[in-house]
Amino acid sequence: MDAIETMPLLRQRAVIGGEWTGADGGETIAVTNPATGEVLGTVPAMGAGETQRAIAAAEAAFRSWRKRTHAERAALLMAWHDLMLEHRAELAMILTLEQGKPLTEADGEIGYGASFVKWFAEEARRIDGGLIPSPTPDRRIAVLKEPVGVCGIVTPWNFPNAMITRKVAPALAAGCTVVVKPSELTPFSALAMAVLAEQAGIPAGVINVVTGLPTGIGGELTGNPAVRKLSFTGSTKVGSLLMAQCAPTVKRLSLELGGNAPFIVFDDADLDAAVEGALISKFRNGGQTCVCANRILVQSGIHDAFVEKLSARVAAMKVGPGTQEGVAIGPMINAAALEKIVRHVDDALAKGARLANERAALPEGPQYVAPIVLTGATTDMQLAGEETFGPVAPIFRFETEEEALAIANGTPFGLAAYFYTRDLARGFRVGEALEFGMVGLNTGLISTEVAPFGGVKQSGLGREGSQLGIEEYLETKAFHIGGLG
Ligand SMILES: NC(=O)C1=CN([C@@H]2O[C@H](COP(=O)(O)OP(=O)(O)OC[C@H]3O[C@@H](n4cnc5c(N)ncnc54)[C@H](O)[C@@H]3O)[C@@H](O)[C@H]2O)C=CC1
Ligand SMILES: O=C(O)[C@H](O)CS(=O)(=O)O
Repeated sequence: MDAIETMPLLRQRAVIGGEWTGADGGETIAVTNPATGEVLGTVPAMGAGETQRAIAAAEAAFRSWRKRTHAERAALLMAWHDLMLEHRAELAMILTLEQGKPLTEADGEIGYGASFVKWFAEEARRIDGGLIPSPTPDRRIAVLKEPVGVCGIVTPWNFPNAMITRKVAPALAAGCTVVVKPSELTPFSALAMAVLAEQAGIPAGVINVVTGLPTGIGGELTGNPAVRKLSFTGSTKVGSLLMAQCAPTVKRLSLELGGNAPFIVFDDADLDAAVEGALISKFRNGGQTCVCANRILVQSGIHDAFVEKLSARVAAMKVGPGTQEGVAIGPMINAAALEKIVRHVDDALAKGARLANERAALPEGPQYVAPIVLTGATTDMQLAGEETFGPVAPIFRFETEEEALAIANGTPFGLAAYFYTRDLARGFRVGEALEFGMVGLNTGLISTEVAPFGGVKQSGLGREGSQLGIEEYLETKAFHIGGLG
């Protein structure tokens, strides 16, 4: 049964200082099911005033939360992790209903999201500084690692669970408190996580979630001096806007922004492995991930065999609601996303690209699109310069390694890149030459909590996950103790 209102973790109110509350004026915004267009429920349409109160609540909670021992914070994070897994099925259903991805992928995202909570519960106990040998006998110099303070967290709709935990878990582990603004398209996942945090015993005010249209909330999160850090995941356009809004109060920044991933297949690649890698990298979440292969570059010797195999697999993909068994491609998140995908495909076809597979039959519903492979893609097409964020696999044919690298690096983005070759020397040469924050050699999947996630150039600042992720929420203090002569 899809009825979200029957789910115990569903909340149609935001949470500030432990109080579940509506907007001051009572206004709400509707949250729709992308598979049907029906309204699932509503959340408060909050703005600057409510956000100000949430920041104040986070500030008040910070004073005691930072004094908890690392072990206490680790234990509370593990309790949160355990509750996530206990409620995995419900969290996954809420996610699929509001975001659209197939339930199997939503279940995978809950496990992925929980892995960040466990990882940073463990990292919490390894936050330490050091003692530097003093240049003079009368002093000692200690290096202290301290929490940044109140953090503003702004997250996108495409991974409404994991993008919350990838930020909130390291923040809490470091001793920070947070004000979270989830995407207005997918707020229920964040609110459900706040319910579980409360049940885990995480004190009121440590995690605050405000919902509503972005500019009012964002203006307060970026302008209020009590917020010492902003962590954002979303488009480069919005990320650079928020960066500018944070400048007057010199906030710490973590930005996970847009991508334009190349996926390069050399003649000597393992053909079946390359096809599998392209399928997972391109079509995960219907192509709506920032690390999706956006341009597939195939060397001429393997081109036709690769296109034939990939097209056959794509033509067999089932399109439908994420709650339906066997669905590979769910609905796109909204009409704007669909419009961009159609615009990219129409532009490519007008410029000489050709459809390489039969389009799948589409079910009833407002935002479905058939997954397709396009051959004859060229760099003058819109889909070469912008991430399509949809199930469209454009194939660019190339002759030489130099040509492939020039195309791959020919973008202002630098998030993820992938390539397939069995030549070890080429593996190192190309891996080191690609200008991206994350590179996959003979794999299309690079998302794990143990590895640093992030981009270079206009794909962002900082790293999430791994041992680096917690540093984003820590300050380093040099503590000089004199008079010891
Ligand atoms: N690098 C990464 O890890 C990721 C990057 N992205 C990128 O984000 C885009 C798709 O995600 P979207 O949610 O559509 O991105 P978006 O940038 O439109 O929205 C992301 C978040 O920012 C908020 N927002 C929008 N305007 C704002 C403003 N003026 N002030 C404060 N908050 C504001 C939205 O409400 C949402 O919560 C794609 O470009 C994708 O590549 C998305 C997910 C992950
Ligand atoms: O929001 C995204 O696109 C995620 O960062 C993708 S991933 O972490 O699942 O790779």
